[in-house]
Amino acid sequence: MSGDLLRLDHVSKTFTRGGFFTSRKVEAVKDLSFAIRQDRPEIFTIIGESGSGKSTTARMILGVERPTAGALTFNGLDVGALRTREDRMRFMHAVQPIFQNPFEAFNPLKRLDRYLLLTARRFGGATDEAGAERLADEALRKVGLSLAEVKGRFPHELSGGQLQRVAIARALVSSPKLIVADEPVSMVDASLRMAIVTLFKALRDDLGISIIYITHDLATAYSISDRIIIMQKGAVVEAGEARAVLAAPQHPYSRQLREAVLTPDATPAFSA
Ligand SMILES: Nc1ncnc2c1ncn2[C@@H]1O[C@H](COP(=O)(O)OP(=O)(O)OP(=O)(O)O)[C@@H](O)[C@H]1O
Repeated sequence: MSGDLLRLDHVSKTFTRGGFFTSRKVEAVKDLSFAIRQDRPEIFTIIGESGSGKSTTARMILGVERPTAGALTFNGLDVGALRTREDRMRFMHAVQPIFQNPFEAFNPLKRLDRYLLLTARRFGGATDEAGAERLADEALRKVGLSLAEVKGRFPHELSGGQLQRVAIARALVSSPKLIVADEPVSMVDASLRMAIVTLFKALRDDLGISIIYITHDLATAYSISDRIIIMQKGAVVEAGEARAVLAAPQHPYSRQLREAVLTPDATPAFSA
């Protein structure tokens, strides 16, 4: 349907593992369908245990893996078959990844401002150094930093939370429509997690960016998600408005997940 920013129609991904005689099929994602509308930016959360297919879904949305069945489109274009250089460039501008470990997202020997300035030139449309600096500074200010604070600094000089914010700023330089964030707070100190999660909300509300948020963390999911799907063994076992799903889970697996985040005094970590 036109009007969808991202659309997955019965998407499946099967991997074949092992040798010629011992090969075994792994159904990483089975028959997954959902859509995010262009005119309704949202935080769409995918929760599931390890191996449930979350990262495979993220990689298919980013165009790194191709579905073995079904259709995956971004703005109506088949993500697995972007034909022209122009389509590929447009896609790379519009869809940005944020990874789990910000220290792996940057070369430890490279100064952070170089990344932002390069991205501003390559993807942000800056034509000279002054323009690149302006764009980089604007992006850093959106995440609560500035170019002056980052200039000349190496990744290890920042905390995990600060570095993740720099990674988000780098993604923002190309004015994306969709951010795919795979466990973006799991390596971040618990005290800084909420700041990153709150930042995602601001990106949605102030910049109209939709976010696919992949997490194990029900507490952050509860506080930011608009919609949520819960995956188990490649399949969706529960889907809907986040508050409804998390407040009153129907599937035994989602109930189990909720039990797992009950605080020691048996009060849910979230309440309806
Ligand atoms: N390139 C691959 N080749 C073979 N099997 C794969 C490949 N990528 C993923 N798988 C398998 O697909 C299944 C889903 O993996 P995936 O990484 O998507 O799960 P996940 O929910 O993201 O897990 P985690 O939370 O541990 O990252 C797993 O059984 C995994 O071993």
